[in-house]
Amino acid sequence: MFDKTKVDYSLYLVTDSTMLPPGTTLESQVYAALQNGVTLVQLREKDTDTKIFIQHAVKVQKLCREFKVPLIINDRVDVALAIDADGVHVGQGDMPISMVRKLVGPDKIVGWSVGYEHEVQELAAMGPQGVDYVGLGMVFPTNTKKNPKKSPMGPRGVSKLLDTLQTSNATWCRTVAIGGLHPDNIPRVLSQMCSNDGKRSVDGIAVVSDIMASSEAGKATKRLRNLIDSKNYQYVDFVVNNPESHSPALEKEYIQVTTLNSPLIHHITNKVHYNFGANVALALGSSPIMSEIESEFVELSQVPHATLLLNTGSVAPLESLTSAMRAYNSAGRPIVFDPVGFSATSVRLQLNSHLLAYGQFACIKGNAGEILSLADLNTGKMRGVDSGDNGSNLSLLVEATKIVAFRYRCVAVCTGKIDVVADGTCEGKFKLSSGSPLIPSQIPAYKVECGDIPVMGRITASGCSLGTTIACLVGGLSKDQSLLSAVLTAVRLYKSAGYLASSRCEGSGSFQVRLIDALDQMFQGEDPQYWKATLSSA
Ligand SMILES: Nc1ncnc2c1ncn2[C@@H]1O[C@H](COP(=O)(O)OP(=O)(O)OP(=O)(O)O)[C@@H](O)[C@H]1O
Ligand SMILES: Cc1ncsc1CCO
Ligand SMILES: [Mg+2]
Repeated sequence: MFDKTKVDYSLYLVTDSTMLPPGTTLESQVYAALQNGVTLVQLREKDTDTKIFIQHAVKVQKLCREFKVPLIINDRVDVALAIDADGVHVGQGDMPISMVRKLVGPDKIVGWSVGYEHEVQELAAMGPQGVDYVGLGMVFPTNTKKNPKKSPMGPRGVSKLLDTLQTSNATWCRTVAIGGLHPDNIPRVLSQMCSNDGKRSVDGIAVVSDIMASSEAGKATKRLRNLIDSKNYQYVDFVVNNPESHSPALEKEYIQVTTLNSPLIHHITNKVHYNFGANVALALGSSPIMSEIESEFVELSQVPHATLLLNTGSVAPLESLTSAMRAYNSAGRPIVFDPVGFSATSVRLQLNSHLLAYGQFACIKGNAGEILSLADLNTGKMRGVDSGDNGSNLSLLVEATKIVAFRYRCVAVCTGKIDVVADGTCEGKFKLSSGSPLIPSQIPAYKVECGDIPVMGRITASGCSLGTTIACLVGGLSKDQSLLSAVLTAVRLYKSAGYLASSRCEGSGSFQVRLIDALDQMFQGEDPQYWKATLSSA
């Protein structure tokens, strides 16, 4: 008798024989998957006659027993009972959990598909005698479900459900994420799906097509297995974030590296920022290219040191933004995201949320209003694209910046009189089930300041150009260098240049020109130890 509390959910295969490639059978695919590290199998064969279904179930069960992997039957409680399977999985429209449990008894695994918080609360109320595990989803759109009743929730939606499980103390209930999960998105979604307290992540992922539709199901499984086992769910190479090692000497080195590598800074940005951003990139030894030509995105992303600045200020079509994001994510090249006016209107909220669900960013930069909204801490509705009242208390902004950094596993920057930087990458460390080694409040955060420079907030696109500055420093990085230090260097450089420019300008018009002069001058020669802005722990 197997112990259902010890089941390994890490790689869960759900079958679908409608997608088998030529020359394979349901059984041959399951066998290849079992040989290469699948830990749980669910027989899900919709529209199959009972007799055929049972024939498959018996064969698959034999294979699973050989590998000591539990077999779960989808929907058909009768079939599960008839063949003495290890468990059943039901959806919201299937037999109620209490009846399923009554039929299968206490020792079998009962799984439930869950998509909404109230469903999680319902299972929490049933207690450990109800549901053993949940399938959370769907994460992304898939072709597997003909008429999906739910819309994709993205990693953020899964995180909310994990959070509800955590806050309702459903500790016994295990979780797998399901829907559109493939090798190119698994590492990042695994690291992003986490409860708010950082302590609960999914126990595994469920896949259908990546194995069932593969002409090399064994290899496909092995690939998934390796991704899950790597325990380092980071997508960019440079993540060695050692805050202690940050110093003016390192800033100097990073400037040299940027000069040497002259990164291509691909801007997809608002029209107000176009010229300003291009000139800032040039002042910082980088090559700007402003492009919304979708067909060249992949090529651009493959240029050495290419970096994408994705600014949603005045907006290119969503498809275009998404394909740029996909290109840079696939190439493993960094994206700096500036969600301008994040939730100022419902259109912006939808667009920015979509990008956050489908991409992974090295850095997310926003003003106080944007960062507070991203962290769900904004009380008042945002006004336009500017930062609004930034006099709000620093501790709230630090908290919000940490939440954004943690939630999206990036370095987050909140701008204003004092800039706040938080590193939520946790060096790529993340564990299935137990989440991150750090809880959000413990992640490192810093502040960069240089007194009050009101004119910085009085020219348009000054925040956008900080985005450009960050992209230049991040783009210059080589493997094994620190993302956090690159961002800190950029923020301190920009603030110091603002200070210098404000002492030289005659008003906000000449300030912009003076700011580019100052960036140019400081980047070319001035030793960072003389930069005026201070960096300290927040
Ligand atoms: N009062 C201030 N004192 C010092 N620096 C400031 C002040 N206000 C803004 N800044 C700096 O100006 C830049 C823009 O910050 P802000 O918060 O205004 O961004 P933003 O609203 O996104 O700008 P935009 O949308 O116009 O590009 C940042 O580098 C920030 O550090
Ligand atoms: C003014 C303005 N409108 C959309 S984007 C932008 C630049 C500052 O974000
Ligand atoms: Mg802005």
